[in-house]
Amino acid sequence: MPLTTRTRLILMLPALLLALGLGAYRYQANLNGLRADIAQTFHSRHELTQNYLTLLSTQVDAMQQLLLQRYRDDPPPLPALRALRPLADGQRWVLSGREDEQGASELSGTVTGLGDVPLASAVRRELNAALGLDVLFAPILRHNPQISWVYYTSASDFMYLAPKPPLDDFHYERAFLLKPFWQDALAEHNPQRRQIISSLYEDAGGKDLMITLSAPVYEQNRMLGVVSLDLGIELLRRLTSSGATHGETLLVDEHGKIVVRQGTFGLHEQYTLPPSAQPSWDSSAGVHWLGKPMLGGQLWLLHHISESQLHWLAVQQSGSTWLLIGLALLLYGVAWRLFFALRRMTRLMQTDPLTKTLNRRGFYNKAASIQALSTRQQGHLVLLLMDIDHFKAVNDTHGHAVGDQVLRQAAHYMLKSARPFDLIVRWGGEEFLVLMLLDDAESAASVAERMRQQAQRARFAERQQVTLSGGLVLVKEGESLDQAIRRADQLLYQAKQQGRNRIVSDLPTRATSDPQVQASAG
Ligand SMILES: Nc1nc2c(ncn2[C@@H]2O[C@H](COP(=O)(O)OP(=O)(O)OP(=O)(O)O)[C@@H](O)[C@H]2O)c(=O)[nH]1
Repeated sequence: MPLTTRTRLILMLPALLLALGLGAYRYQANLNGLRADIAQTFHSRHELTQNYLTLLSTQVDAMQQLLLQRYRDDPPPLPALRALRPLADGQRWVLSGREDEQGASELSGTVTGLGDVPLASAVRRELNAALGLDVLFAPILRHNPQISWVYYTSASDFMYLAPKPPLDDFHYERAFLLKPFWQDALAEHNPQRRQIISSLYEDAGGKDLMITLSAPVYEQNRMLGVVSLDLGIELLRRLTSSGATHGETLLVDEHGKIVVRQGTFGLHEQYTLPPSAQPSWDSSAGVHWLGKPMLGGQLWLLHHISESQLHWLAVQQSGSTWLLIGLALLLYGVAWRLFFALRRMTRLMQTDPLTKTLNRRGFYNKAASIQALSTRQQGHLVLLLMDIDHFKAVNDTHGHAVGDQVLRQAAHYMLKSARPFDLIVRWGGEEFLVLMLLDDAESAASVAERMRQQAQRARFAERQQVTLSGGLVLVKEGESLDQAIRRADQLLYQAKQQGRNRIVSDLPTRATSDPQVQASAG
């Protein structure tokens, strides 16, 4: 049996669903791939940044250890100490190191302090220890262009700062001790005596944005001072953006304040740190986050990408698949629309607009399948041709509109009482054809009469009912429908002749027991 358009369209559905499933699978695979790529780049950024910061942290450690060792060992005074000179105000002193014939200085930095000269022996001992840091200061500055300053700040009111400050009037003052590098190092803020990393700040000397790594130096329970290095963030910026990936990586401190970000940002912008130190995708407010701590949680590397960007990227990567699926869906939708439009048009073409019954085209179109069904089921095809009696008079007396109304009503009642395989056709002006498939021919007369009675429920004025006359035939084997209709038409003519309001039939006598259905005389 050939497939109908509708069946074909329905059969196409699983294929479309499969294509959709494949598209969704590819999309999910792309999404996972993107996440994995981003995570991989993020991890390598984390490793690079952490290694760099660990290196710096080791240098701060070394400064701290060297100073403490020298303080404890109290070695002989360094020759540089001889260059210490008081300033004119008698309140301050400075030690800048002598220069040799080539102009090279004994020290890489300058010590400035407050108080009387000569220094008290304890201060002199600490200063001698601090000057020993020069063996570290010089190489640290030489090998790390990102480090702007290295220095030791003493609780005994002096500071050894390298390289030498460019301003002649730079001098240690107590106000320095109010800055975070000192305050955060104090026991009340840092009981574990750990290294600390400051928030981001703008360098007073105009050297970009900076952070400071510091470590307090304790002798027993007394804080001697703090060793520090100031770090420009340019290299951190490059490390945290190494490798290409989607989204943005940023470095924040333990309070979530930004330390490094690619674009411009406010110094006080703050982020919420992830709940867990395990890097995992954490999605909140439409943004995917990755977070991983470093330096014992003092810094965090974060990565964020908006969910919509991630999904869009995944869609783009499977763009061709989605384009094809989209196209297929579009075509499928268009095919269904066309199918319904065609079905509607076919129905309109085969329907009588006034009565909504079939017209002749509709009848011939459908009759073939009923004939086939009749042959298959060995049923009986019965044809009833009916005509409204004196319809002209209805029109003439009550007007054409009432005549139309009568036709509509008669059709409506017939359609209502028809069974699924019955065909009700408007054959001519006020003429209706009914084709019925019956299991037994003997019931034909009563079924036909019932149909006639239904049609007669049509009213044309208050309580005024129409009557119909009909010709009823059994379609003979090998007879065409047109031949049968011609026979029915002749019987209808007889019914009119015999006084109307009846059916004349050529069925066997037993079937015409209904008083309104009479067997044909001829
Ligand atoms: N209102 C209306 N009248 C129609 C329509 N089609 C045909 N007619 C009218 O139906 C009438 C049929 O008249 P006749 O063929 O003389 O038949 P009759 O008056 O019913 O008389 P008998 O058939 O002999 O009982 C004509 O007046 C047609 O104009 C229609 O669509 N609407």
